[in-house]
Amino acid sequence: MRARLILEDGTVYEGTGFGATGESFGEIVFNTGMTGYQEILTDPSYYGQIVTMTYPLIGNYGVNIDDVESSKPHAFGFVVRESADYPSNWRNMERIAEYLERNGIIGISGVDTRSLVRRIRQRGTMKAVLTTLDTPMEKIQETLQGSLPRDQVARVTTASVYRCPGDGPRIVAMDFGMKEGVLRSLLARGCDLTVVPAHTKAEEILNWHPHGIMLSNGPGDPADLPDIVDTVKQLLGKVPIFGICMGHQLLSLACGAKTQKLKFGHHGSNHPVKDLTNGRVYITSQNHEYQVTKESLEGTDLELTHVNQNDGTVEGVRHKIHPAFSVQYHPEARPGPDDSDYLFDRFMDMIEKHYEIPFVGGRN
Ligand SMILES: NC(=O)CC[C@H](N)C(=O)O
Repeated sequence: MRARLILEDGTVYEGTGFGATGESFGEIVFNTGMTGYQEILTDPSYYGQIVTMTYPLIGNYGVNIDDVESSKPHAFGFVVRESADYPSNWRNMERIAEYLERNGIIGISGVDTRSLVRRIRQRGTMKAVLTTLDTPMEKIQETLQGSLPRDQVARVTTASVYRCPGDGPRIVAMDFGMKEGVLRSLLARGCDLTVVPAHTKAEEILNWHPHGIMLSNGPGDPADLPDIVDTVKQLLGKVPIFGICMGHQLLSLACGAKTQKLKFGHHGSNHPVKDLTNGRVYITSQNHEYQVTKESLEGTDLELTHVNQNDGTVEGVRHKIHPAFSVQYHPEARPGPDDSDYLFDRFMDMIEKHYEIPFVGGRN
């Protein structure tokens, strides 16, 4: 089956469709991870984005029930050089093509992904249409003139509150499109978790009497969420806060810093980041389109704690007065190295110190 990927700059890539049929409109991005396609597809932060994998063979270990970060794939399309028809792994349950088809995600294979990635790096992230239909070019150009949705967080957040009990500190996690890995990392430390929808008000959050607040990852532009920035402002100083990715951007905005779109984002499993508090460099898992700008930290109460060693961008901050810190990357990993797992321990230590209570719980 023929499939086409048409970029905003007019470039057309022809390939073979696999997975679902139809047409999809999104933002084209690329991920440099050699593995982890299942985690990538199911990471809600990719909602609205068509993901290109730079690794040339995708699907070779198949699809299993364990390696998911949410209940379904959220990417708006999947672009690969080659999709494996004969996966081999003891955990394999189905082929990637079947998985995408079952979940309504259009895939395209046979694409010169090296040329595509060069183009994205040169031109920056662009809008794109992925189609298996015979839609005429004029119609596709019209779609490409349109704008992409800006309410991604509302579309992927939990519809209602849910709880994961534990005998450790009470954590309220604000779900902006949270990866399950974040939950797993907190549960591994015995936390008593209450997950609330993204737009929950500060008062309601404080009614759960949390010892800590987790601000999760999530899709889209943080500047589109001024009400959540207000909520974070109200929580700051009342309860220790840890922010991840979107959570980091929202905490930074709440403290007066600014965010800006990167040219083509950071999406991969091997981004080196220096932790300025201990001088060590960690290999991190990343997936973001926006950044907190370094200059904007000046004059705020935020202190730079983590720096990207590839391009010098801000990767983490902490509040100078209140117990709050955040990172732009993914300490929960999945996919990627778990070098940064220690940040969850830092959060637990921050909570213990703040309340002067040793939490016995299930901490490892
Ligand atoms: N993974 C995330 O939380 C991404 C945050 C935000 N949507 C960005 O692209 O920068």
